Amino acid sequence: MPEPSTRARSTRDPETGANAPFPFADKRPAPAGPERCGACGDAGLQAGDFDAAIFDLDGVVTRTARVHAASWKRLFDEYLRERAERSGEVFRPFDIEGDYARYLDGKPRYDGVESFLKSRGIVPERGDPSDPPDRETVSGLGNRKNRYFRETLEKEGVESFDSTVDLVRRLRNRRIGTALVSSSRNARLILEVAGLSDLFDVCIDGNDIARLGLKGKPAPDLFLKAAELLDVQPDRGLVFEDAISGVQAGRAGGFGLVIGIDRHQQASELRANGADMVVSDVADLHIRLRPQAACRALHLIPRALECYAEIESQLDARRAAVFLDYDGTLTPIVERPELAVLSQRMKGIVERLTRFCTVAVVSGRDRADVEHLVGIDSLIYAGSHGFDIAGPEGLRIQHEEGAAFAGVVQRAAALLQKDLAPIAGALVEPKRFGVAVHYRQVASGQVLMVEATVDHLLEEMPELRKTFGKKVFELRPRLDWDKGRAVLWLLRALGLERDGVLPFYLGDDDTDEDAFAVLEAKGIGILVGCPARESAARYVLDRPADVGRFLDRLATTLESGGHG
Ligand SMILES: O=P(O)(O)OC[C@H]1O[C@H](O[C@H]2O[C@H](CO)[C@@H](O)[C@H](O)[C@H]2O)[C@H](O)[C@@H](O)[C@@H]1O
Repeated sequence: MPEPSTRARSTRDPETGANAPFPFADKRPAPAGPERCGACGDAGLQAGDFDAAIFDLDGVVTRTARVHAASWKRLFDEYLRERAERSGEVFRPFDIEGDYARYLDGKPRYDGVESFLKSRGIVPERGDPSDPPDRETVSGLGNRKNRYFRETLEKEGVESFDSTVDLVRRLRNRRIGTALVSSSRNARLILEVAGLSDLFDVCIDGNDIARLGLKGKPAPDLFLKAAELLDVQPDRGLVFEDAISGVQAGRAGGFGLVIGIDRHQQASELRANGADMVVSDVADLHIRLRPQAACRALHLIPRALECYAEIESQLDARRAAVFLDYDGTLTPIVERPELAVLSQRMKGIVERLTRFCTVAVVSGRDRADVEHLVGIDSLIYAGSHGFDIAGPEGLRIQHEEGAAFAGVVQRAAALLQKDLAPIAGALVEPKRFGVAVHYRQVASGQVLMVEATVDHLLEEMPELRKTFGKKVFELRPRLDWDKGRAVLWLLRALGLERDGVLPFYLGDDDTDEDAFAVLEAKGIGILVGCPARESAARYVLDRPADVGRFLDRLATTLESGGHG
């Protein structure tokens, strides 16, 4: 199991340098946190808003920053101690937290040596890159650090950030150019040790800096060179950086969006030095990479009832598997969650359908809640956006890692209940794998207050992430899991992931888009309702009543053997 999500962007006005909204974020008032996408209502970036993504290596792709930091400490402590013994001055050790981030992180090796030693009032000769590691020149000291770095690398290997690697792969699948940019002369070695040699389209490293006479970060040269090699304009490029000098370089290069990855509790410094937005991990970004062709403007998507014959012909005697969202799909959206009761008519239709195919309800609600509301024993129920699945014949999974979040989810619900109590209409819905904070009944002037309360709590509980639904903020485990993944899991678990099966997914909300996307090539997504946005669904139905009509016709088709 696992995938993450969420967050957005702004870009700088080239004239003023001030933050201005990104093309798709301009329809909404800017909230306190990251902006939301004007097109889909979710927080995030979309493919189409940019043409390339450029990544720093250490601290963004691989966890080598700590290997670097430890090697610098070994070098400087050794060197400063020797000097102290020689001259009688007081030995002040290298401070990984402060010195590394301030003087070394992201900079070319020799520049880093110079920059840190200068902070201690030491100005050695620059020397020559061929200087041996015991020579007291900038180059000699830099070479000694490199020896320590390589020793550790060989001994301990390299860990990578799965969230970043996953994003790069997804970007490349969508033919978005990717580049790695690093001041390190060891970048290619690090990629090799990490098994990521082929991950990027373009790689610029410390050797290229020397070979091409580029300036290192904070100058923008490396990023600009990468954009040139990828053949994109900088303002169509994203930059991912964890170092102050790196975000400075991204900003100086005029890149469309500089994303600061905060690995050292320095979010405000990253922002102050050029990051348009700061996240603690790439997993916090929601970058929608659905195929452009599949993500169509709603008015272009045909109505499922009008095109029923076409859908029936796709079924072509195959088995169907039907996945149904609950709120807004099987029942209309109403003022309060407990009022969303399934009509007897809809219940009868769904019950009839279960006689001819597998039917699952995939809901954001707690599984027990949605099971109770639907009340059909022969169904499969996936609750909490797919974290909790159960069905007939002992089918049962609880997302293993998700289950570990039960405590934090409970604490979040309790705190939110307390903190939101003074806001009239705010409603907290605790679930086993998440918390929904409803603001449907909150006065419009107070909605921001509700969101600020949620955001404040999230700062203390980074294990949770915020997603958006219909007048609801949801806190969910920060894990790589959603309705799309749950549907794929179910198809596999039920032996339905094969040519002879046509899966249908009907849903009304943004969380259902994940399921439409995974079924893009192998099934039929049907969006219910017409919010003003794009969708990866293949058909639309206007309202839950049409869902009933559609499912009824489908049951009739299946009853007659698949051809109607
Ligand atoms: O995935 P779903 O089955 O569609 O569940 C999504 C959320 O639905 C519920 O909230 C929504 O419906 C309520 C009743 O119509 C409405 O009052 C609320 O404004 C909507 O956001 C449910 O309460 C949530 O837990 C689900 O995550």
